[in-house]
Amino acid sequence: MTVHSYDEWSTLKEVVVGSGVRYDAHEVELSFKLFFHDVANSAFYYPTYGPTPEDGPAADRRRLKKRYVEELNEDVEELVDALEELSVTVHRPKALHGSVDFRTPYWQANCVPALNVRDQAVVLGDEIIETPPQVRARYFENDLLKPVFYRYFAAGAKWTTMPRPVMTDRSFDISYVSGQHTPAIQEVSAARTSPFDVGFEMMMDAAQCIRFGKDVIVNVSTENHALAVRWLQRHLAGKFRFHVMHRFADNHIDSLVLPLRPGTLLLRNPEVAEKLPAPLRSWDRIYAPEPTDNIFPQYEDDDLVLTSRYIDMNILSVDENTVVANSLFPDLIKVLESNGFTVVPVRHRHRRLFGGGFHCFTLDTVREGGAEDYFG
Ligand SMILES: NC(=[NH2+])NCCC[C@H](N)C(=O)O
Repeated sequence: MTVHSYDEWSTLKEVVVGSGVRYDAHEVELSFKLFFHDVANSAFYYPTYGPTPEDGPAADRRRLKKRYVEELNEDVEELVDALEELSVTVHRPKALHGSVDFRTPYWQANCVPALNVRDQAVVLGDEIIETPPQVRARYFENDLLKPVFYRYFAAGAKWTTMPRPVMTDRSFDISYVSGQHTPAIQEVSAARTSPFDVGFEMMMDAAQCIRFGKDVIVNVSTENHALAVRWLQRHLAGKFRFHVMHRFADNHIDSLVLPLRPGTLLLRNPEVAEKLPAPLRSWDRIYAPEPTDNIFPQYEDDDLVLTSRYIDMNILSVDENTVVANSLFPDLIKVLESNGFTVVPVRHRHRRLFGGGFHCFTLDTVREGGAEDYFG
């Protein structure tokens, strides 16, 4: 079947589940620091960023421990099994076959696998749209999804890639992290000048969007995001309406708000609800319970923690009554069950090290719902 997906909750028919194979390292350089700035500033982020590698030629490469990567991949395979048991067709990206260093005309990086497949592609109706990366190491990540996208293309999908950034240091609008939003604990050091500079470029992740039929809410916190949203609005005029939320979060919003069915939202806290577009403020709210430290593995100082503790509210809906949630956060499961949901529990241990929960690790390509007007 070709792609068809308009919302986050209707009956799921086909999905891509990411792969964490060979997730060996994080490269701590300018784009990574900008992207993870907020979580790095939180009290739960114990290691510091260390030296300022953007001043030198080589990035600061932080190895991920082998055991964590193996456990991650065990959990991902269990997610695949659970979805297949629910009669969902699961597609997989190509696994990374080794450590892949690459260079563009402007900079160099080391490839990460296509694990958080939510982040750099979105299905809007009958079209796959690849969004322009914000982290250098992710620049070629979507190439691992090409076999899946080509199959959908053969079946009739529209397939569009947004303009790709040159991504020099000066491509980034750093106003969000420069103390105007939250004070930077560690200075994000000055951008270097390059003959390839073109000024601010469109850069935004698909995971900054949440789909509600004809309407899409989207977080904009930088000029890079604003340019990307302008592109989306122009490209999809007459088909989708984008509702911009200014500085709702640093970037991704799927651990802040997730619609579980028409009229019901899963939210991190009441402040989130206040910032939503007016049509959503009348929807029922389910608040995620406060996660406690004991639901997470104990990490060491050299393990980079990349998410907030709210990452487990990043669940995947299989239909309007059924969700896949982390078995390691039973308090959330109880809250969902008491609201009438059937919860399929799947274990996910290292969500804070690999930057994503089950919503991030998946890209729903076929769901039953259509271009409904839920905001009307
Ligand atoms: N699509 C994703 N990768 N979402 C993950 C968002 C994590 C979010 N920044 C948090 O700390 O909770």
